[in-house]
Order: sequence, then C-alpha cells, then structure tokens
Amino acid sequence: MDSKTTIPAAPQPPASAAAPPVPATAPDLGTLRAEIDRLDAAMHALLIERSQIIDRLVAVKRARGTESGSAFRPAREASMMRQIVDRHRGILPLDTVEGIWRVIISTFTYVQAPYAVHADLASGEAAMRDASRFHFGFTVPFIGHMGAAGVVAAVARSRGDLGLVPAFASPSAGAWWTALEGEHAPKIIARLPFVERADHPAGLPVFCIAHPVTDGAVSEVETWSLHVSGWNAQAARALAPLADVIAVPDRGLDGAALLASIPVGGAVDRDTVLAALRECGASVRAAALVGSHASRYTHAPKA
Ligand SMILES: C=C(O[C@@H]1C=C(C(=O)O)C=C[C@H]1O)C(=O)O
Repeated sequence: MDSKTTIPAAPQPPASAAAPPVPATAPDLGTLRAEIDRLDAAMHALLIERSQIIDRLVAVKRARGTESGSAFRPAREASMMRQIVDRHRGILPLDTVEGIWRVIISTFTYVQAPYAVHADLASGEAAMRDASRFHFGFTVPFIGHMGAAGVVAAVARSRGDLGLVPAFASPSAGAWWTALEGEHAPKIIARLPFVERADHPAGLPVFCIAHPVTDGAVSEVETWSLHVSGWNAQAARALAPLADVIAVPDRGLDGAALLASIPVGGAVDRDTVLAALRECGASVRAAALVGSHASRYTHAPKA
C-alpha cells in the first residue's frame, strides 16, 4: 500500500489523565452508577423512539414513490455527520462518537431496505474491512471482492447494494470507473470518510458506488471519466492543482483513462480541465459524468 493510504492507528487519549480530587460531599459510586443506568435506559429508549420515526419515514417515502432499492441518502448523511462532529465536546473521543453514529445511521438505512456492502480488497484487506465496518457497522453484510470490477458488477446486479472502491490510484485496479459510464450503470454517490482528519481510525479514502440516486443525491463534487490521447507528464502536472485525478494507461501507448473529481461552482470546472489538457498537447476523446459526492470536509481538532 502506498504512503498516502497508510492509516496511523493512533488512539486518542482521554482529555484529562489526572483524576480530579474527590470532594468530601461526593456522591457514592452506587449513586453515580444509578445515574449511568438512568442515562443508558434513556439512550436506549431514544433509539427505540428513533426506530418508530424511521417506520413513519419509510411509509412517507413509499407513498412518495421515491424508493429505488437503496434507502441511503448521501446528502443527508454527509450533512448529519458534519453536524455530529461539529457539536461534539467532552472526553469521549470523536472517533467513538462518529463510529457510533455511523452504525446507527447505516443500520437504520439497512432496516428500511436491506443491502450489502461489496468492497474491493485488492489494495489491502485490513484497511478496507475497517473502513466498511466503521462506516456501515456489523449488521450490514460485508462481501469482499478481489478487484474493483467485481464490486461494480455486484452492485449493478443488486437491487440496492453499495460498493466501496479505493479513491486513489491502485496499479491493480485499472480504469474501473469506465464501467460506470452507461446511463443505468452504477455511479459514485459518496466519498468516505464523510469527515476527514489526519488520525482517522478508518481513514482509507473510498468512493461509495450504487445505482444512480433518484432522491437525495449530492453534487458538490462531480466525478468525470475522461479518455485522453497524448497523455504526458506535463499534462499530469498541469492537472494536479486543478482537480483530484486518478490516471491509468488506456488503449495505446499515449492514452490514459482519468477519473477527475471536480468541485461544482468553483473556479475550475470541467472545461477548465479540458482546456488545460489541450494546452499540454493532450486531447479528450470522450468525457462521461460517472457520479458526484459531497465536498470533502476536514475536521481540525479544537486547540
Ligand atoms: C432516515 C433516512 O434514511 C437513511 C437513514 C438515515 C438515518 O438513520 O438518519 C439518514 C439518511 C438515510 O441514508 C432519511 O432518508 O432521512
């Protein structure tokens, strides 16, 4: 695995290591444990209440006829994860809070409409398995594949399954995204983690693919499949500051297949990228939109 994808598994230490002095009037342990029992019961009751709301939400979604197989709503999930991370405080590590809510949300998505997660293990099974379990929990079935092509094919065959593919150049993967080009082919619908940070415990960058989203898609970043002739080192350097690009050789010695992630509404759009390629003597033979996802969101720890 290359250095970009190495996940530092640094556990977050509790904020205060030294125990505070015990005041003379401190309640006894039994009283504090009774408080914890009260809170656990309240949290459990809230989860049960949440499941009742989900029942009602399913009925509304069905009545609106917007169900397409998967209950996963990328825009909603990205915005919920940002809010959770932004409002967090206290000694419970952020990793734990994020992980708890990933399990809650992905499992409630599963109980609305069962799905499996297909993951490409070719660039390293451990990191991909960690990513899948962190973002989707253990109730959602996990199915490994040796290669991105198998993941795309499994998602295409399914009713509402999700696929996880590395969001970085992987020599063995080839131009897997070209299989997303057809109108009805699966598309990139999210990039995980929703909230990025240097020491994320499951920080492998992955694209999440699914059947085209008919409700709740998010188009802050578009992902384009570009077939380029005359690909060269100068073109690669020119694109680096403009867009996140994965490039692999394609058809002939000077051809390349690119997956370019281009933020929408920013200074750079798809035409800027195509013009930069032309200036370097490369030409784009074909361009297809193969998905979109929420803007990358980075969390900086509070000072
Ligand atoms: C509840 C919904 O369905 C899914 C489950 C969610 C949840 O449990 O909060 C959030 C987004 C969806 O992926 C929804 O569409 O709002």
